[in-house]
Amino acid sequence: MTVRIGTRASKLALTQTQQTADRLAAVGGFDVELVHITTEGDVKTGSLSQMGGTGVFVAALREALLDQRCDVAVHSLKDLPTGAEAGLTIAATPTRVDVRDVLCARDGLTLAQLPAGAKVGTGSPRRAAQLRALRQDIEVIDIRGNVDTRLGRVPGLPGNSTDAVVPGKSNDLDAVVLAAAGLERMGRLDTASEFFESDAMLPAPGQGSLAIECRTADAAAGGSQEALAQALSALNDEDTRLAVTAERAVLARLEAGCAAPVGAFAHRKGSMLYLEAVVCSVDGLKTLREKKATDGLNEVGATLLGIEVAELLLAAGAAEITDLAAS
Ligand SMILES: NCc1[nH]cc(CCC(=O)O)c1CC(=O)O
Repeated sequence: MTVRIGTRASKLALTQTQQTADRLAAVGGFDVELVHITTEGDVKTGSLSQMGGTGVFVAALREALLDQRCDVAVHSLKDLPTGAEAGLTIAATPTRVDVRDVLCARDGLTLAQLPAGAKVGTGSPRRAAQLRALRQDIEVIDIRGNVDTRLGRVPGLPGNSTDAVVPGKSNDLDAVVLAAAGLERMGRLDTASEFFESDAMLPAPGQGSLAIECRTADAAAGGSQEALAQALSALNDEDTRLAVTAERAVLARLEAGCAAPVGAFAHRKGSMLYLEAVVCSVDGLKTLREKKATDGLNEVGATLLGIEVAELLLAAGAAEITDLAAS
């Protein structure tokens, strides 16, 4: 049996898909093959928010699954819309890696050490708003592109390419903000000059976690793809699943679009699941934060926890301080 694993062609996608493919093959004892799927998001060059958000990266992979061009797709969970897709199942959320956002600044500077007027790049309204909340006197610059391109905007970061420098698009910022997870997967975590703890910046719901998706029929125990179903379930980490379920329930209850400045982080400790979430105004001047915990360590409990925290945020005025539907 050969299991075909669909992937985007970006370096980050290829890296995390190859790592997942290797683990699936080792656990399941079958062959795996990577199938490159080109998405709208890889081809177009406009602002992500003008393309309908990161959902474009996901749609092509899901189409390929439904069309039987591949059997498994590996997504960054934070890029997955919260709505279910008919016929498909998230069969595994492997153990999450570092959830934090990091600052990659020139000269190893921290956010507090950057001079007034410093230019900090991010394409994420969530990061932009939380950056502004921390430092009103910096300039947040909207950027896009892959991880290497973004890092290339900051002079002197370890590993930056010295050739193929694009005028105006290289070495023009003081810092960028990226997910530790992506940097770690690409071996570029040495560019980080500060890790943001959750009191400073809450990550995107699902950040640091992968979602391994397949056709629902193939995920069923005792089905025709028994070896695949078993391997997928072996890769699943239940604590990760609980945490991301709670985080994504916040987004769903807020009916938040992918450009809404919403952060959330949940983690299990002992017999409790803790969740904290934030909604910001885009200018960073208003920040609402709520947290709660539950001992309901199952999918229903995690979902209810997310809904409760979202409702606390709404009661505090989340819909008034920002356009939650922004996509
Ligand atoms: N939006 C792009 C994206 N999707 C997933 C990651 C890597 C982090 C992760 O897997 O959560 C990144 C890059 C980034 O946000 O820095």
